[in-house]
Amino acid sequence: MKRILVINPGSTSTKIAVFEDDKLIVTEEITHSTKELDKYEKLMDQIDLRRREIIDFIEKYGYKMTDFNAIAARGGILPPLESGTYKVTEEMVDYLKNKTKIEHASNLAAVIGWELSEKNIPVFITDPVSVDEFIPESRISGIPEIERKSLFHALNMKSVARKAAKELNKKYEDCNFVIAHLGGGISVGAQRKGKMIDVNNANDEGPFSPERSGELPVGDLTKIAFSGKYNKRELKKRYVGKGGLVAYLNTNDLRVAIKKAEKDKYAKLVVEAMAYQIAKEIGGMSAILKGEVDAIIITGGMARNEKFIEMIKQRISKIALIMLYPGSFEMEALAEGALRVLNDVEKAKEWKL
Ligand SMILES: Nc1ncnc2c1ncn2[C@@H]1O[C@H](COP(=O)(O)OP(=O)(O)OP(=O)(O)O)[C@@H](O)[C@H]1O
Ligand SMILES: CCCC(=O)O
Repeated sequence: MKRILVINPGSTSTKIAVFEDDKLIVTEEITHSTKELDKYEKLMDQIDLRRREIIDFIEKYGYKMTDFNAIAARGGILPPLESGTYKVTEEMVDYLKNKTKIEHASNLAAVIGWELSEKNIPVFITDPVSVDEFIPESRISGIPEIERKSLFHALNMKSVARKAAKELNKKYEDCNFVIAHLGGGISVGAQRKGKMIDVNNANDEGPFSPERSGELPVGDLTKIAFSGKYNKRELKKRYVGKGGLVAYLNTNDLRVAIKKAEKDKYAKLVVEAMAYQIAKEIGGMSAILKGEVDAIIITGGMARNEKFIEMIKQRISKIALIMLYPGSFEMEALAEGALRVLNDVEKAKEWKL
């Protein structure tokens, strides 16, 4: 039996779990309000808080680090790379801590995993945020000096795509899916024959989300950028962290927003607009697949809310079959990725800068 500690810091939560082989033994999700995380200027300033939570979890359930055969950590924003499981190395940790250009909660996972392992147990990441399977036309933005980037919830989206293919009795590599991950951030992608050939960069494109603005009108954004009202860091925070529901309704929690919407017309409009933008992105990704869509898969924390999903469904139900995988399957996908390597089913990929 292989025991695996899984750690997954997200933008609004830290998820921790212990698996014995593919069996989930115990899991916890610690949620973080925007106010709580606001105290930290830089993402890496959150290391102590998030590491403490993991240590408390391990102690609470009576484990020691030496009880684990491996740590499976969510992968962060590394340079574009192929899908798979990678061994965490000192070089990777240094890249995520000091060199990566984009702050993203998942950058913390391998760094904390590496520290906790004290080099005594292997640490792996699987399907990091920067998995890149774009076709050439997906990279074109509109001006040559800006290239579109593949940054998305690769781990969960690939995991639910495998589940959906199984449910449809088809091979994963034979399916065409539009996949919408609706979490703190939102990724909507077109997966053709197992490859995510286009996806909105969940940090700065696509629909607005609980705490991100999504894409913005460039002219107006330029005006704001040069207004003197924000420095670079503050402006970035405005569209990733303090955008979307947070900006309009002062909450990153869809449940709170929906509750507000029951009484407040403005809140209702904002929640409906988020559903509208998601549906619009799904329609766009269906066109990329030339309408040959085996299913539209909807997943992530917000997929747990029937009312909200209904708002999206009414706009897309004519396109293709809709398959719902509410919540996130990232924890089991991380455990499975590590397990495949520990059981010699797959060799861990070596990461090099
Ligand atoms: N039962 C529920 N009903 C409605 N909304 C929910 C429910 N559970 C979670 N959510 C919403 O889902 C969003 C968070 O989703 P999720 O937990 O997938 O995000 P995350 O892991 O923090 O971030 P990300 O998915 O971007 O990495 C929040 O807006 C939260 O309020
Ligand atoms: C940047 C893509 C993934 C995420 O937002 O969590």
